Amino acid sequence: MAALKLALIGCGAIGTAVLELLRADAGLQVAAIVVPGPSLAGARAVAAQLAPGAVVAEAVPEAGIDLVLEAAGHAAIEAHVLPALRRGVRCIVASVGALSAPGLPEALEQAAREGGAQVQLIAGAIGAIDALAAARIGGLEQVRYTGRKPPRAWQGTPAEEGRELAALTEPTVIFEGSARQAAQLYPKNANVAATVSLAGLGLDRTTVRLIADPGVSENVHQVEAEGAFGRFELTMRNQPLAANPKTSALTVYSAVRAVRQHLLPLSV
Ligand SMILES: NC(=O)C1=CN([C@@H]2O[C@H](COP(=O)(O)OP(=O)(O)OC[C@H]3O[C@@H](n4cnc5c(N)ncnc54)[C@H](O)[C@@H]3O)[C@@H](O)[C@H]2O)C=CC1
Ligand SMILES: O=C([O-])CC(=O)C(=O)O
Repeated sequence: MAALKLALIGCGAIGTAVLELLRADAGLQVAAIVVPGPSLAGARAVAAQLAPGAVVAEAVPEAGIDLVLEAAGHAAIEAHVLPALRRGVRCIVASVGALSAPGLPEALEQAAREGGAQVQLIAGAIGAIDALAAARIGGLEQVRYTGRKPPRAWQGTPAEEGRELAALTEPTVIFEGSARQAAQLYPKNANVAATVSLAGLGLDRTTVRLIADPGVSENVHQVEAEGAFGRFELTMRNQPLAANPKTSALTVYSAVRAVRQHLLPLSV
């Protein structure tokens, strides 16, 4: 059988780690790596080591791609995922927070319908998305998400306004509001808030708290959900990636799992 041809969008912390893990997968060929112009040289160096056959370009090739994996950032959904779906290419999305932009979920559905393709949002750094999505069918009353990361993970975000992150000595709530607001204000840190909300009560009814905590070294994600099914509390203590402290290693494994689900005859 012909190998499944993958286009990887983004070649940063997640993309590079994904390439390492998928390197030896039978039946898979990394055919393209897509990054913006200024990142081309860096991506070519990574490709030379981990995906020597891949074309490195600024757009997904118009032909010869069976599956797209996005691990780039919110802007990549509009720029690359929508056109790929319209061409009929299945897409896996890590930047789930992009769906907080009004109209984007509908645009993704429309593009997928047009192309006869499907878009898959990965669970990424969070768990229990299956339980939450199932619980929604019976009716959910409340879903709360708390994201707690070391101060350095919040660098370059609105959390820096009015405070010096490096000087924090106590856990500090940097945001309280809806999942939609969280995903928009913290596009590199609150994708899981969007994922939890899309599986559960929606972007506007899911309450979110984000905390900069000098007492933790992990990225800690908590979900509390209540509804007709009963209730659950989930705590994940994720190891961050060395290449990007904002991002948990589990996100990489979740992306690799999603790709492998397209390769394996049986998957869990
Ligand atoms: N669902 C989840 O649990 C999580 C999702 N994410 C998402 O994954 C994204 C990538 O994370 P990392 O690899 O840690 O970030 P990173 O900053 O290390 O790498 C980003 C890569 O994407 C490329 N890029 C940026 N904008 C692009 C665009 N418009 N088109 C194509 N390529 C583009 C960059 O050149 C770089 O190669 C995050 O921005 C976030 O949206 C991150 C962590 C968890
Ligand atoms: O990787 C994580 O721990 C979560 C994250 O950055 C996000 O949800 O955007």
